[in-house]
Amino acid sequence: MDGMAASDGMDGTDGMDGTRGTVAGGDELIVLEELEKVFRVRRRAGRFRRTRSEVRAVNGISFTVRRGEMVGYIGPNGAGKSTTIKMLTGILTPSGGRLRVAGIDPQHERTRLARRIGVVFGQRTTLWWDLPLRDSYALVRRMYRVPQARFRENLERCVELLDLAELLEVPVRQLSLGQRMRGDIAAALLHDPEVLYLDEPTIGLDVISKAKVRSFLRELNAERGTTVLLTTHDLTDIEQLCRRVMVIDHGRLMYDGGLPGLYEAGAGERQLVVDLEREQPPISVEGARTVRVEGPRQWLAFPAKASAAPLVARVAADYPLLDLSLREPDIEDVIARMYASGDGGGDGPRAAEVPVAG
Ligand SMILES: Nc1ncnc2c1ncn2[C@@H]1O[C@H](COP(=O)(O)OP(=O)(O)OP(=O)(O)O)[C@@H](O)[C@H]1O
Repeated sequence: MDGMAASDGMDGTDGMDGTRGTVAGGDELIVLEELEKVFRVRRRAGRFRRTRSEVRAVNGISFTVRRGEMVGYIGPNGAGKSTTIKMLTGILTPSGGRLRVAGIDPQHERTRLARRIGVVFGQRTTLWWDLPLRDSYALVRRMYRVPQARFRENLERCVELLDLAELLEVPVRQLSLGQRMRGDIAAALLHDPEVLYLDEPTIGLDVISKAKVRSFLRELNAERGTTVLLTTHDLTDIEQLCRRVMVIDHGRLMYDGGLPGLYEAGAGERQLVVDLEREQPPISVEGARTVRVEGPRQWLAFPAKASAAPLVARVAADYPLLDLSLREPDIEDVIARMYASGDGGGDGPRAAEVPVAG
């Protein structure tokens, strides 16, 4: 699947405005070239011995994100997503490769970069636990030296769009997860960042809060042209927000392109769902294989590119049919197939851990 990676210029790499940048163009906001991160870990091996090994969390990733793009960055647990984002913010130092965000090297100019980016980690808050939201925001304003008028304008906008008016005087510890997440997103935007990194922004939220967060992000991107890099396990986030998606596994880029291309790349099969008049042994028919049987209902997988008509005719000729339906693969199936077909798929660790001598 590496052949599909990064720089093959697939349709989804278009900016939101539909323009296509040149390599030297000034609209390239995030540039990674063969980025690597290796963690050295020590483990106990028996009472007195310790072994040393290396975890290659990010293993030569290259991509470019242009100004105004909203990109999904997805992959299974341990694939290397958070490690990439931490390098993009300057929290972690790369072990190799090259990295630029808004022309800045995050490793060497972390403070300067902080004024240009916003970060939201869904599982942790950046707000002050004991302070009301309003006071947290005042501190953020001072930290980033946001001019008063600009601050007021940004805050008003966030309060309105994220529905925060009733919450401003409430200490952060008393907020629900969804309220806190909206509070965190506002805090990350008060200094007008050009890039927003969101790590699992809808994790644990109820349906209404998820919808609020998604519609806010859509507006932010459309109105302000804020570039968004979004890590999520909720594929509805991707479907509703991102025209471009990057799939990472074992520290490598497996796919970079539009959602339709992702479906095509991973959607090897469709399914014909057959309701028989009575329970039967698994259907045996040319061009398909029975993948599931539940009472009189059976599921037949067949190649996605093949027409369903001849298969339906064959089944109808040999079996007592009550009903039929077609099941298209959804994005979860597609991605599960993609992970399974990557190197050493399955449930094992997603980053290669290699023993080192000494
Ligand atoms: N500080 C660290 N020391 C050693 N190994 C680490 C460290 N941080 C991450 N790793 C390892 O690097 C690999 C990638 O981890 P990372 O957190 O980037 O994955 P992820 O894709 O964000 O996963 P998740 O979806 O679970 O957050 C994993 O094998 C992880 O155990």
